[in-house]
Amino acid sequence: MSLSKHLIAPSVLAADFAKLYDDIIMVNNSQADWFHIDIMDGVFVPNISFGFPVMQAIAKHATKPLDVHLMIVDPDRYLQVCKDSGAEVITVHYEACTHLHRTLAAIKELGCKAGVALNPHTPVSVLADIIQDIDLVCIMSVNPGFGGQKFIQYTYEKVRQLRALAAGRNDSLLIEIDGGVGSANAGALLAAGADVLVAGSFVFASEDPTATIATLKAVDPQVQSV
Ligand SMILES: O=C(CO)[C@H](O)[C@H](O)COP(=O)(O)O
Repeated sequence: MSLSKHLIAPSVLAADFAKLYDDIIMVNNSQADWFHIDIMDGVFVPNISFGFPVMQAIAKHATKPLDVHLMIVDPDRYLQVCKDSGAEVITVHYEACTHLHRTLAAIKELGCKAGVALNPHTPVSVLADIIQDIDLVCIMSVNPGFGGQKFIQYTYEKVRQLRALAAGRNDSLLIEIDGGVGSANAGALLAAGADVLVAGSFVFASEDPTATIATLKAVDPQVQSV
């Protein structure tokens, strides 16, 4: 039995949109903790996923929290609709926010958990003056925009650096990893200090997604699997 308290957030981006309802029910009935919802605008990232009407349809059937990753420019414009569409966690990109402190306060005022995502090229040190105001940091372990990409190895080091940065100032900070996550790197990510594992293609492209989620949930952080 795993002693880990980590969370698993299947990324709906990798679901079969033609049978989205079935995939939502699968996640509801699995050991997953959250739904990870990727909203893209074709500007901040070179892709467009789906928008708030689809998210509202997901929220109607989901029985677990929606963890929303806004890959959009000027996210302040969409915080209210994001909350109204069912978000419990709203994550904005550090690279997309001119006034990050103000944006995080606005998310919290809506009653949501406030997250910040960092692109692979952005060092965790940029969060030094604001770490106490963040509920979740999403470390992108691929360049955002597409599922199914190769995991960037330097992510382990960033997780360790972030845990050290938060120590004593935000010990309840959740560290989420997004991109290329699977059973080959999950144990080492948890050992480095990660709390939330987002997994898209590893879950939805597997033969038995429910069993794959259970496998990720059972990963032991002590096991260095890479
Ligand atoms: O944020 C994302 C893409 O920008 C996805 O959540 C992420 O890529 C997960 O997909 P996969 O597990 O297939 O890599």
